[in-house]
Amino acid sequence: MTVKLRIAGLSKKYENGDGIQDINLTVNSGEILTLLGPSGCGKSTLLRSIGGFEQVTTGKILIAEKDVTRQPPEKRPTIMVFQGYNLWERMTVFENLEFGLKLRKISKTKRKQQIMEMLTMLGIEAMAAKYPQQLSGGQQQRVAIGRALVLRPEILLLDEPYSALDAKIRVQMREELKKIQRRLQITIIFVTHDQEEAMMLSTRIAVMKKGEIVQVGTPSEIYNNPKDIYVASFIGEMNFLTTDDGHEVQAFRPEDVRLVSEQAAGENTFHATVQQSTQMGHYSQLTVKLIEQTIILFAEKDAFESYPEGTEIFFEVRKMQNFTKG
Ligand SMILES: Nc1ncnc2c1ncn2[C@@H]1O[C@H](COP(=O)(O)OP(=O)(O)OP(=O)(O)O)[C@@H](O)[C@H]1O
Repeated sequence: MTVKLRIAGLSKKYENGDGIQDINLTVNSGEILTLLGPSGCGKSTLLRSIGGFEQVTTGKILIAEKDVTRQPPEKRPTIMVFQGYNLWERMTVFENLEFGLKLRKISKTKRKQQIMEMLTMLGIEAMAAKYPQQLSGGQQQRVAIGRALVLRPEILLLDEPYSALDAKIRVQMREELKKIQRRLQITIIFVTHDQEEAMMLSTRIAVMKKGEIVQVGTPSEIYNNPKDIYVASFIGEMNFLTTDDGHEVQAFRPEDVRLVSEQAAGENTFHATVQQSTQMGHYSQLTVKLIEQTIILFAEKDAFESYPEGTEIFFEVRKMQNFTKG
């Protein structure tokens, strides 16, 4: 595996003291690495620093082992697609893609070939002669990605590219992006605050909090072995039970439980009362009260009928994690 991006001891402080600090991150060639975290945690600042749009305060950025820390964006082998796409309104789709190739002095025949290949891969070849405002949001998004990819960047930087699209198109766009990424074998750094999007797209996820990276791992590592309460609560659903001493928290996912009979109650079995029973589609969700705490459990599709409101239940937790409060 070759390393495409290496970030060491990076910080970027704005005048007001906000920013990112102590960022160390390695991204391998062909990975989709997602920067995930709530608004204001520094995802965009880190992405812009990689693209050269921010002057960093300390640290180094190496792309393909070359130090680019002090290089301007146009000198870096990266291309960033911004949230608003920034397509050129007065240029056709074809011309939008052609502009950068012209600057690179690619011949007319080659330009045409590369552009049409890209538009075909993105499924918008019929739109070549149209103007951006004649396209749907999803099509505009494809043009923005195509305009970046036709220049063959070493790393494609995407800042919440789907935030303006509706839920169904978002899912479709993610799948398309994954396909194209595999086909072209490019490296992508993707910013999102949407954990589901991160889980679906990423080779690895870097979870950020208050300007720092808290944990980096594959989606399943992050989901199954969150490092602390913050990561555990940010990704997926998690129940937390405070223990008697108050310093430790026991955590379990709603799907890591099994409903059992009172006789079968053993270790890690809890007694609770159902407060609400809902069918969620392919599973049921039970909201239950356990002494003073309200938690949720996922159960089989028809469980909502067998365990209506007020039912007393026993459930066994099959996977429990302990975290220290902090
Ligand atoms: N140009 C700037 N000048 C001063 N502070 C800034 C600037 N840009 C960002 N910040 C601050 O730096 C912190 C990180 O911002 P950043 O935009 O990187 O976060 P983010 O995780 O991308 O959030 P969002 O998802 O809302 O874009 C925030 O506290 C933000 O207010």
